[in-house]
Amino acid sequence: MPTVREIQRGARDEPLTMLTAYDAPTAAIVDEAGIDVVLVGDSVGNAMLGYDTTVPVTLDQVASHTGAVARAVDDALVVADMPFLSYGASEAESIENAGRLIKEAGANAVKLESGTHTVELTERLVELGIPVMAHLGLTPQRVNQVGGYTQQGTTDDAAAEIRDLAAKHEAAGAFSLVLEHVPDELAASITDALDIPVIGIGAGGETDGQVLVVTDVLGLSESVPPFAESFGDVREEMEEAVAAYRDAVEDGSFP
Ligand SMILES: Nc1nc(=O)c2c([nH]1)NC[C@@H]1CN(c3ccc(C(=O)N[C@@H](CCC(=O)O)C(=O)O)cc3)CN21
Ligand SMILES: CC(C)C(=O)C(=O)O
Ligand SMILES: [Mg+2]
Repeated sequence: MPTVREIQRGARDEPLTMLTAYDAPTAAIVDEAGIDVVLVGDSVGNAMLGYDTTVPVTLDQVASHTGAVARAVDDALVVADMPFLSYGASEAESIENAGRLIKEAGANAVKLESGTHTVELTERLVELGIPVMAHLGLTPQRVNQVGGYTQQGTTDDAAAEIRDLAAKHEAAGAFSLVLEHVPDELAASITDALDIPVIGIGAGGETDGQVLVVTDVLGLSESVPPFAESFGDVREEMEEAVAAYRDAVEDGSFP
């Protein structure tokens, strides 16, 4: 399995592949396909639990989905998203919550939506033995503050702030960085500047790897960001199977 160290060193020729998963069967498919990193994203909130945003997602929910994913994955690195306000308010509580995702749920690492408030926390978690993936650019847990899911880092000041925080999180010991919905050139220059791998989503083709939400890739999501891409039409497959079952029962051909 790719270890945090292997990913951190980035000693590979091909881009890193990362995909979310929230349940055991999907995680097994993702793992068997050889995806490097499986993320139990807080996107479980909108992808699976019927919420509009990731804001209401709880630690118990992420822990439950992480358990399902970790039990199904043999090879990939399992990273669990820390949900909104499960980190940051107090150091002790942040550590306890990250610890639950590792010790109880079986994640190999945690991801936090990063900011000025997560530099020290990242350092502390890493010091304690919890690998941390940082996340900058669009940080959807801040949707109520930002007011939407628009591209970030579009002004010189905003780009400089993201650059600075990226360097600070690398120095704090993060083993990789997710960069979401920022201009391609900014993502390319941060990828150049950092030693740790940068995994992009809506950040162009010059990062060290890519991540997407699995339901977007499968063609199952109700709504998708402009930068997502579907590589299948699972929704249609499911609609057809359910309709075929209904018809078979109604016309007596099943059982
Ligand atoms: N299924 C799914 N896929 C994702 O990639 C994803 C989630 N869910 N949930 C968490 C966040 C939210 N994401 C999003 C959601 C919407 C836009 C989007 O529509 N952006 C528009 C502007 C919308 C606005 O102004 O508010 C754009 O043009 O950038 C972008 C990222 C990415 N993440
Ligand atoms: C889109 C990825 C990076 C994420 O944070 C999530 O799925 O929750
Ligand atoms: Mg997330």
